[in-house]
Amino acid sequence: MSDNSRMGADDVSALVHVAVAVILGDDEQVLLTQRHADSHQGGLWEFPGGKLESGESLSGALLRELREELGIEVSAHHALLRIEHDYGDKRVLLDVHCVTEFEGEPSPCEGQPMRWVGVSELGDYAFPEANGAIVRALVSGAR
Ligand SMILES: Nc1nc2c([nH]c(=O)n2[C@@H]2O[C@H](COP(=O)(O)OP(=O)(O)OP(=O)(O)O)[C@@H](O)[C@H]2O)c(=O)[nH]1
Ligand SMILES: [Mg+2]
Repeated sequence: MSDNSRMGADDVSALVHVAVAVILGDDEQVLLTQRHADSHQGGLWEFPGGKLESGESLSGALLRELREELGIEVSAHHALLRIEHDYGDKRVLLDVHCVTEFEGEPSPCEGQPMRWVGVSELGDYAFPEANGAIVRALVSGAR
């Protein structure tokens, strides 16, 4: 029980690799979804995305997550920034990509609240702590 030298799937120090998408819409808007109340960082707003599955590429995870969560097919994306953050109960590596082209109309496939928000209005939303760097980058013009 107290053997800390063993690494397991529930090791709290393991880094969780996450594909995060800043989906760029018309008029400087980006797509936000709200995390389910009983998930990690529940109730906060986020950029759509999720964890890489074992053996999956970043790009593969990004396309799969947006297909599952929003029902869209991403056809163009590029790297924006990478953030490592320790929440205490979980360490995450967010690989943030801008999505510039996609097919289909995003809809909240998992029943999550979803909205297009102007970059200048991002300050009105409560995000997980790690997202501060994403919001700052977007507000200062990074795309
Ligand atoms: N998708 C997403 N996850 C984020 C953001 N910021 C942030 O800290 N995270 C963290 O990244 C982790 C993984 O995200 P996730 O819960 O969306 O993963 P997932 O879609 O695979 O969900 P699942 O575990 O229900 O299958 C969570 O611990 C979440 O708190 C963000 O902007 N978007
Ligand atoms: Mg997700």
